[in-house]
Order: sequence, then C-alpha cells, then structure tokens
Amino acid sequence: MKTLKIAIQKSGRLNEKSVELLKNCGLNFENYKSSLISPVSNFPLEILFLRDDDIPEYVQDGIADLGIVGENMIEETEVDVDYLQRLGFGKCTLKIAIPNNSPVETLADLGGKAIATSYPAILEKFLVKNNIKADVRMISGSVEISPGLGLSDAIFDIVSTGGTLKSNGLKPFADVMSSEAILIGNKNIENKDLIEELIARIQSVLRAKETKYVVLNVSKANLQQVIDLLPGVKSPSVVPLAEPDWVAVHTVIPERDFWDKISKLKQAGAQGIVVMPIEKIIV
Ligand SMILES: Nc1ncnc2c1ncn2[C@@H]1O[C@H](COP(=O)(O)OP(=O)(O)OP(=O)(O)O)[C@@H](O)[C@H]1O
Ligand SMILES: O=P(O)(O)OC[C@H]1O[C@H](OP(=O)(O)OP(=O)(O)O)[C@H](O)[C@@H]1O
Ligand SMILES: [Mg+2]
Repeated sequence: MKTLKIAIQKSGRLNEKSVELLKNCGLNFENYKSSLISPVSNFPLEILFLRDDDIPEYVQDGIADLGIVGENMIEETEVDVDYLQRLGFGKCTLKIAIPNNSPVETLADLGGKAIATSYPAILEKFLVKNNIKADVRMISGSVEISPGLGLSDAIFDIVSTGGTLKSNGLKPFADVMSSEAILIGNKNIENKDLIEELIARIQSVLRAKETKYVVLNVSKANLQQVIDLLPGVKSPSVVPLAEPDWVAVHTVIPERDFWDKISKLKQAGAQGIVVMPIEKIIV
C-alpha cells in the first residue's frame, strides 16, 4: 500500500496544534523536527515538517498528498488544491491597519499610499476589487514596525488579539479576510480510502472537542424538566440510583451553550453535576 504524506508546519503558530490533532487521531510518531520527516508507526503515513509558505505548493504538486496550513496561505499562493476539512485552530483575521495618528479615513484615502505586507497577492486582490491604486511593499516579517520606521503609511497583516498592532501604535482599519487552519489535499490523490479514514478520525476528534459529557443527579419529580432542556440529544441515558426517587442522567452538551445550559439545569433541580471532556465521537 502506498504511504501517504502529510505536510505540517515545522515550527510556529500551527505546529503544536497540528501535532496534537494528529496524535489525538491515534497516530504514533516522534516529533522529529531535526529530521524533517517522521514515519507514523501505526498508519501508512509520513509527516513532513515544512515552512508554512511551502505547504500549499507541495500539496498542489503532489510532493505531499495532504497538508495543514492557514487559509491565508492558500489564498496567497493561489494554488489549486482540495479543501478537505476546517480544523478550528489558527483563527485570525487579515487586516489593513494604520498608525493611530494617520490622516486616512476612508478606503479611497489609501490611494497613492504605501502598504507593507507579507501577503501581497491577497492585498492586491482587495485593492483591485475596491478600485484603489496603492504601492504594495513586500516585507517577509515584523510588518508592524514598518510605519514607525517611515517605510509605509499602512500595513496589511494577521491580527488575532490586536496586541501587536497596539504595541506598535497602529489601529485596525479594514478587515480583508478571516482564516483558520485547514486540511488540504492534492487534487489527484489515488489512495482515497486512506484519506477518508484519516478525515473520519479528524472529524471524530473535532466533534469531541465541541462537546462535553455531563452526568447529573435529579429527582424523578424534576426529571422531565431536565430532559426538556436537552433537546439536541437523541435520548439521554437515565440510570437508577440507590436513592429510590432519584436518577442519574448522562448526556452530551455542545461547548458553545455549555454555561447557559448548566445554569438552567441547576434551576430545574439538577444536582452533583459532573462534566468530563470527550476524547472522540464516532458517528
Ligand atoms: N496571531 C495569530 N493568531 C492565530 N493564528 C495565527 C496568528 N498568526 C498567524 N496565524 C496563523 O498561523 C499561520 C502560521 O503563522 P506563523 O506566524 O507561524 O507563520 P510563519 O512565521 O510564516 O512560519 P514559517 O516559519 O512556517 O514560515 C499563519 O499563516 C496564520 O494562518
Ligand atoms: O494580534 P496578535 O495577537 O498580536 O497577533 C498578530 C501577530 O501574530 C503573528 O506573528 P507571530 O507572533 O506569529 O510572529 P511572526 O511575525 O514571527 O510570524 C502576526 O504576523 C502578527 O504579527
Ligand atoms: Mg511562513
């Protein structure tokens, strides 16, 4: 059977979460950063550790079958690959930012201005769409310092907490795209069965992350009220307790409405609520 290759970032923002995701999929491998290639001992897969800039083209050209990379890198390199699965980490927004004291007020004011960025292709597309003629200056890193050095009037870069902008005297001006890490695949992958198996494992890990396993005790008198609060669940398990008028309810709750649900369950008479993380959900 042909061994698949997946390219992930060697070091940087996406490395740790990419490694963690693959390990949670039950894949055994050493995090050999120095050898740059690591065989998986229990799945026909090899992991390539690369600069994120190179991952989209390696996948497009079939040097790697799969890759984990930010959507921004796919957009920037304009490659032709399959988008297989959004991964829910590496979330950020690409923004144009300007100095706090900038005279720029509208998009049209960017006309004739110099904008520094590591993402010239995405920026050019945005400028063309908005009919703005600006001077795009490519800088490979530390873009935020360029206005302070007199190298540009604005920047276009990744923003997450906004801390880097703030500490460089900049403020957000326009959102251009949002991004998260994504699993991409070569368009002509032969080994479809193996890829599907890997995607199924990834999805079971992602689903588990979005939900919590909850066990609670409730008196039989309040049971229906508690069950009514759990509409997303097909059928919660109700287990008898030694105390004759009480039962335990086992269920899963989506992370997003977790705190809201817990306080409503308490009001409905739930007691001794125990919450546990879920490792995998296989459907
Ligand atoms: N502050 C952030 N918050 C969330 N996600 C981010 C942040 N910064 C970058 N990312 C995402 O992580 C990806 C990798 O970012 P990183 O800063 O590690 O890139 P890099 O320095 O170009 O790394 P490499 O050495 O691999 O070229 C980005 O393309 C983006 O998708
Ligand atoms: O809004 P914030 O939370 O401050 O994040 C934004 C910063 O994060 C990224 O850089 P990173 O810290 O990964 O360093 P890099 O420039 O070496 O890639 C990005 O290039 C911004 O500079
Ligand atoms: Mg890079």
